[in-house]
Amino acid sequence: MEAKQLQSLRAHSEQMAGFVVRLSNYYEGLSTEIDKELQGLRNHLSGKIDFTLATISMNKVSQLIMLEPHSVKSLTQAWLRQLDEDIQTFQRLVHEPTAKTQAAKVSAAIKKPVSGIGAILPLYQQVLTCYKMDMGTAEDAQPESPAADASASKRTVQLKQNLIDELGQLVQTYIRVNPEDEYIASLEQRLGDGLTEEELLNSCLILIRVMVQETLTEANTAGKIIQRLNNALGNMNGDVQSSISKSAESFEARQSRQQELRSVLEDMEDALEGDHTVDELKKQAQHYLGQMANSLTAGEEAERMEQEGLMSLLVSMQQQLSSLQKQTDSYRKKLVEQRINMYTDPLTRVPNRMAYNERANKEWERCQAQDTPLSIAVVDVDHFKRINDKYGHAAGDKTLQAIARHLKSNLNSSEFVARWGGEEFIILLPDHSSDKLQKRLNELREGLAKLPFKFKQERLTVTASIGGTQCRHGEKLDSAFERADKCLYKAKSCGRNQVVIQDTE
Ligand SMILES: Nc1nc2c(ncn2[C@@H]2O[C@H](COP(=O)(O)OP(=O)(O)OP(=O)(O)O)[C@@H](O)[C@H]2O)c(=O)[nH]1
Repeated sequence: MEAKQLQSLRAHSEQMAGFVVRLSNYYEGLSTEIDKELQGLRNHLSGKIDFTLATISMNKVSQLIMLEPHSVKSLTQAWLRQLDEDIQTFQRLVHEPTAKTQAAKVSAAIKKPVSGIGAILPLYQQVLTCYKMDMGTAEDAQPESPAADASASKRTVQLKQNLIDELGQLVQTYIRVNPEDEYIASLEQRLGDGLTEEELLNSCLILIRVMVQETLTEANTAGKIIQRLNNALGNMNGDVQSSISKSAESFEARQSRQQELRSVLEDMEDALEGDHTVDELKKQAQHYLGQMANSLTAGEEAERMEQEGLMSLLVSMQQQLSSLQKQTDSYRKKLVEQRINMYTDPLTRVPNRMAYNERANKEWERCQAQDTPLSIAVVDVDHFKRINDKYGHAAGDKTLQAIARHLKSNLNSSEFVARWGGEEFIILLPDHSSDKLQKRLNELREGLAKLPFKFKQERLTVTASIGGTQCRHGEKLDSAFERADKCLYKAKSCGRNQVVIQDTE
């Protein structure tokens, strides 16, 4: 072969080898068999070229490519179809306006013709961004309006936190009622560790099932008590009815005995009027007196039996009444206990959020009617997580209990404290001017900072930050709460262990 031909052949085989390298890079990952064969082909075409083996490899690659069910085109179309389905499902499920607009845009983009497989990836990213926006985790989402997205995301995170807090309170309540229930105990543990949306949803569902079960059991118990009450009343009614008819019978028997006595006396009178000897009179008198004595004895016996019947009726009624009283007493106690538990935070034994909601609504209505202001304060323990992390969850629990005790015992009768959730407490205070409110909340804060804590032989000062405000006339309580919460945030960011209040004006 001439040198020129040889050079041209080498140039062609190098070009082909380069082409095979690019082709295998492009196809890499589609099928392991094709990858392997392309690797072999590359080897045969590099270094000392072996055309015989290269030809065999090329035939194999070509066969494998023919057998491969996925062409790049069919894969692209399948992915596009899947993406389209995903975004449509998302559009059906989501209600948040920003996420909806974004989803509509992505849906339109998917429907446009796609130039190649590389164009799919950005579409995937856009769909993912939509999902993230809705889940409130759009750290790298780039929606049209970042401000709207940030607020939607904040709302979702807040909603999730509220759900976790509420769930935590319910779990605590059910742990008290069902200390044996392992699932509820494990749920408490997992709540502390943090839950994903799916776990949160599942936990809510399971707890709802537990609650429905409890309610049914309760309804069943109440039904049984009412049934027993009804039966006992039915029995008593029967007893009273039979006693009334027995009384009527005895009345008739008494009447007939009196009639009998009267007729004996009349017979006696008749007998005395006749012409009789003393012996005859004596005999007749004995006869009539005997009749009277019999009648009186029968009367006494009937009255005794009547008395006994009445007594045993009264005793049985008394027994039924006292057994009923016992049953209803224990049920009433149980109901009272349940009601207390329902409104009490199980860990700190101060009122819970449900109790707060009821009390706050009542106070708010009263203040609106009397046109007197109402103040609201949110107390949040500072760096509470550090206590948990350093001394353990049990130490954290004890801290919360001591703080709750302190707040409860230092409030006066017109003030009200409840555990809002986590390490947060909420206080309702009656009419206070701004200065007075600040002074009062500072007293509570200073008192808290003086509480002597000792964990693992270490003395510890625990402080709290407080945000407070007055509820404006006509304003909804929630708005006042949000303002107090903002003040709390300010107190935290200004260094903690302080009170920040916001005037009504
Ligand atoms: N031991 C215990 N910890 C709880 C309870 N409820 C919530 N926590 C914990 O309270 C901690 C609150 O932490 P953060 O919200 O970061 O607040 P923080 O550490 O107090 O920090 P600042 O509020 O910023 O001062 C979390 O670690 C929760 O797990 C509870 O009932 N018991």
